[in-house]
Amino acid sequence: MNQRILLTSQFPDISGDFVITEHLQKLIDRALSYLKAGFPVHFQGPSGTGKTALAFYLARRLDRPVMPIHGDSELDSGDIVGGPSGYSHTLYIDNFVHSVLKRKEEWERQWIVGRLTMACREGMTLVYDEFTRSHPEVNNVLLSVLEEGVLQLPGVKAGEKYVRVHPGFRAIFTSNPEEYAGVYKSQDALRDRMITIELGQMDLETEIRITARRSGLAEDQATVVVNVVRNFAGAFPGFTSTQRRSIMIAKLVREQALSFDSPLFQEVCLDVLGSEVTRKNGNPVPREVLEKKMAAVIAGVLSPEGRQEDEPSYRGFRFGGFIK
Ligand SMILES: Nc1ncnc2c1ncn2[C@@H]1O[C@H](COP(=O)(O)OP(=O)(O)OP(=O)(O)O)[C@@H](O)[C@H]1O
Repeated sequence: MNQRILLTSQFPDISGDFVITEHLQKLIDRALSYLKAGFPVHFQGPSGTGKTALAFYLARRLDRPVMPIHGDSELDSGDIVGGPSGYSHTLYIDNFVHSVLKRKEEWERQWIVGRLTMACREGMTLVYDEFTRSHPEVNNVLLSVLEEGVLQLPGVKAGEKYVRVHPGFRAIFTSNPEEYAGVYKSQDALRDRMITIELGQMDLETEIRITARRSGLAEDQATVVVNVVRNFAGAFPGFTSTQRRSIMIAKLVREQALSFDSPLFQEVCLDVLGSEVTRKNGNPVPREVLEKKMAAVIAGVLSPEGRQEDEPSYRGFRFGGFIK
């Protein structure tokens, strides 16, 4: 069992960097109203759709200490609830009268308080990121927490069999779709106790603004990057771009002062996106095919008029503004 507790004040504060667009504001308002009414909220969606960032942003908005747990197949119930961790031993020897030796031994059971127990007891906001990466049986303990407001403790700690959940306790969950590798199917009973909000790919404006904020690129340059990523992804069935890859490319553009029409920009884009195309596609795609496609996509984004016939749909790029 390893303990890692971050209170709000210790958690990296990304609220200043957190981008809020009209689309996100509506989502935030809804989610906050559910949480304030006492319902757990669950964000489900593909990788890079901003679930974790949103969960922590909301947790901060609730203005209570935050308790993060990261789902993992190695996690056991001891990690989240706590449990016995051996004994402490005290030996008293009294030899005050030299001909009399008194000896007294005490054994006391040691107990580690798990993160969920601490959150329930102190009324913290639990952020359980990627909870379906933990074995479903580990998460069973949440059923009575979310329904009856009671956390059952394993074994008996100084006569304590359960913890009554503090009224300030709130829970936010995130998960990837169930078809993702390394993800377990969550039990219906648990899902039934939370409000699940599906997060799909972000809208163009949100993605551009996040890319700009996270990379430090100007928004018109971030627009080029996001459109290159989206249009390239659109050319290969089953491959969707992620926010994270746009940020990666944008950071490289900024740090290396890359020019969009340079061969290096094309190489960087291919390195960041190429292997994912092959992985998602199932079949290896030859590098020459990827290079040709990338060159055409970049040319199309930089100069929409020069776009070739077979180019994927031109999605909303315009210097100096957004097309939503
Ligand atoms: N609203 C936002 N403002 C600023 N940055 C954001 C915002 N949403 C997402 N990001 C950034 O986008 C990237 C991907 O977001 P995040 O890690 O939250 O996605 P995720 O859906 O949790 O992905 P995964 O399922 O892979 O964990 C991160 O760098 C994150 O900081």
